[in-house]
Amino acid sequence: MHRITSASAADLFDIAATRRIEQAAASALPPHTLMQRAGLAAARLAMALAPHARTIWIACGPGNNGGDGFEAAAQLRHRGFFPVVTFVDDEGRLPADAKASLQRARDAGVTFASAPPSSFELAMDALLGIGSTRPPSGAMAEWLARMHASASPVLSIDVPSGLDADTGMRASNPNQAPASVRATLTFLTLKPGLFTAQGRDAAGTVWFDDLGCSAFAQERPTARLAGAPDIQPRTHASHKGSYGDVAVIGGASGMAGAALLAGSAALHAGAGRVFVGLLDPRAAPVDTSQPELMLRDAHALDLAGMTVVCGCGGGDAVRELLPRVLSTAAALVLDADALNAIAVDPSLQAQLVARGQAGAPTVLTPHPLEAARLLGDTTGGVQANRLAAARALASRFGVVTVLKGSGTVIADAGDEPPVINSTGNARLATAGTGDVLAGMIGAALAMRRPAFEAACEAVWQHGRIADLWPADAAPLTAGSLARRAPD
Ligand SMILES: NC(=O)C1=CN([C@@H]2O[C@H](COP(=O)(O)OP(=O)(O)OC[C@H]3O[C@@H](n4cnc5c(N)ncnc54)[C@H](OP(=O)(O)O)[C@@H]3O)[C@@H](O)[C@H]2O)[C@@H](O)CC1
Ligand SMILES: Nc1ncnc2c1ncn2[C@@H]1O[C@H](COP(=O)(O)OP(=O)(O)O)[C@@H](O)[C@H]1O
Ligand SMILES: [K+]
Repeated sequence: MHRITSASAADLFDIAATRRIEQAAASALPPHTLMQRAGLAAARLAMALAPHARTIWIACGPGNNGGDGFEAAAQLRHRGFFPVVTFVDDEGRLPADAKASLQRARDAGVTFASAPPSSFELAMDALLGIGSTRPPSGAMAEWLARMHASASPVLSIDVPSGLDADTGMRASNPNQAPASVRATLTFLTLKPGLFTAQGRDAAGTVWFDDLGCSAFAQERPTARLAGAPDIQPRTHASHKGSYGDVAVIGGASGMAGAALLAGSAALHAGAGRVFVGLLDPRAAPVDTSQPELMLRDAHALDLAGMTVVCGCGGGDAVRELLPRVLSTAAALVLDADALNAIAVDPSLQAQLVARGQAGAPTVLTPHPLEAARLLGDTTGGVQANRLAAARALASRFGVVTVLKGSGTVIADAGDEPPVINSTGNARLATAGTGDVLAGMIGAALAMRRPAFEAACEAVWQHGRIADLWPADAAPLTAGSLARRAPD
């Protein structure tokens, strides 16, 4: 068993693949082995999370997830703890494995109750796992509300009940703020839904136990956690030309800040030279707080050989430059208003596809609404399956797509499984942080990193800065994020 951190690189498997792995493992092992291993692991983690617990409430559901809970209860009782089990259903419907574990819990002297204990030091959610088919209701919903409203830690078994393990969509209480420490111990495989959409809030800290079955995980991963990128050392005999030129195009009237933020981010991410081509004709000729940035009129910038970051604060004005940007930029990041312009213009879409076909490195960085416009979908439709939406955009245009939000998804047009980013937090929910990300990806492209790696590395670093933000520092702003340090 080990804890998954933002540094962890790991394969993720959807429910269908997990079921196949479970079947292969179960058929090679003596009956009941997997559930006994799962229950023992759950009991061990429960003891580590609440070593002095007097009462551990274990809520068990009607399937094998409930079976894991019964097994954990038996193991805890054998170790001198006092688990109280509530069970939602009639015993007759339990699958055979779960029934055997229920008997083991009874034989161990576990207390069964019809209602949750009035106080508990740890709650274990063993109601629903990967077999969840509909929103929890009745006693199940009441018990989930009860455990999540309590100040005691909640340990979810395999998957937080009601969370779709494939998509990270939660059936109910999607915006419920956690009242307590949350952890999830997941078995056999890591599931993508634990790491994106509502999954990160629902799961809390993720722990993984392969139940000794990693040899059976012979499946193509659905997605991956990329882990910490390697630091690329700089050779002594290098110069600014070695690290490439970035040209940011954006900053229409009243929105110069967005382009300046992207430029600042590219600079602080290590680009050799950064030009900012502003679309506002009345823009100042220099930003005295960032004199390293070379400000130009966007229309006058020579883009040949440049890595272009286009769209930050671009307004409608960016549209007329897009044909030239799409045909000339050596490498390209398309953000914000550039994406909005492309979404409504089939000729720009054709140019984008042509770039992809020509193998010109191109990265789209939509937030869910921008992705929805490009896909002709709704934001809800995009969020309902973020992996699928990112893959669809990548393959439609033949580009790398970065679908932003909690658990940013990075997808390539090829066969590579998408990456779910594991850094970042809601400190980033402030205006301009997306412009900063676009600039950071631009810098990585300018340094000749392949587009998919450039996007994964920059997204990871962007979130990492937010994760390391000192709790006692001023709130993160996009400007300080770009500079990588609090003011
Ligand atoms: N087999 C093993 O040895 C191992 C198994 N493992 C464990 O098994 C878990 C998967 O078990 P599972 O397939 O039985 O699914 P599970 O999530 O328990 O639920 C299915 C039941 O819930 C019901 N149900 C669904 N939604 C509902 C709702 N809203 N409200 C009420 N009921 C609802 C559904 O009923 P139905 O939809 O058919 O009416 C069905 O009865 C997995 O996540 C892991 O924890 C691992 O430890 C490895 C070893
Ligand atoms: N709650 C959150 N958790 C993790 N990352 C977040 C969260 N909210 C925002 N972000 C990140 O912050 C950035 C916001 O980008 P975007 O929505 O384009 O903002 P803006 O247009 O203001 O720059 C994205 O990288 C996104 O992934
Ligand atoms: K569960």
